[in-house]
Amino acid sequence: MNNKREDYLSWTDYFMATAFLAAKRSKDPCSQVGACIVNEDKKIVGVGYNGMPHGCSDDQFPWSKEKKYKLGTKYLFVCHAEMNAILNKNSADVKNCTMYVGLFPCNECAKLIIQSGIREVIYMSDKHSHKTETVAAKLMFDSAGVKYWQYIPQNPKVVIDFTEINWNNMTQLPSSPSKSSEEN
Ligand SMILES: O=c1ccn([C@H]2C[C@H](O)[C@@H](COP(=O)(O)O)O2)c(=O)[nH]1
Ligand SMILES: [Zn+2]
Repeated sequence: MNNKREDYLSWTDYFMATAFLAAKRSKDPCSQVGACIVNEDKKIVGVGYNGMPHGCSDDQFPWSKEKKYKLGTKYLFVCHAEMNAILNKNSADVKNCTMYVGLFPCNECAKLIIQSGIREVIYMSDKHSHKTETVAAKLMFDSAGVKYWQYIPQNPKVVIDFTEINWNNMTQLPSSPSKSSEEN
């Protein structure tokens, strides 16, 4: 077998899938958001998802969207995926990096993105495009020269199958003689 695989993940799919995998850690029952920061050498330097701050139990702080009192909702407490990805960085800084994120950043995250030196944002969903926060975020990105574009994946799904590593071994067992003799 000399030929390389052709159906490997593209870089963009790989980084966006990393953001989506991180989102699977979120306890938010409505919106799970993940973010992945990549440097100019295509190295991942930070990953994050939306969640309660350290020391604020996600069993005790609220996950509601609407309550009579704002203190009963998640909005005053939850750390956004973009903020966590920046704070989780494993490099000195995130200057000139690209952020892959499931949802277009809000205005507060846009400020953090700009101030941290990230130059490009690749997002999947713009479902809050009508919101003032999103409009403000785009105004700031445009003014600060942060590029942003929506990622439309070629394949809607990236499947992670924990059993496939064993399955690949199985196909090479001597019980399939035709295959093994072909290879010899
Ligand atoms: O830029 C953003 C905007 C929002 N989030 C998180 C914060 C919340 O946990 C949800 C939004 O909740 P909705 O139920 O969709 O109102 O998404 C984020 O991580 N980054
Ligand atoms: Zn935000």
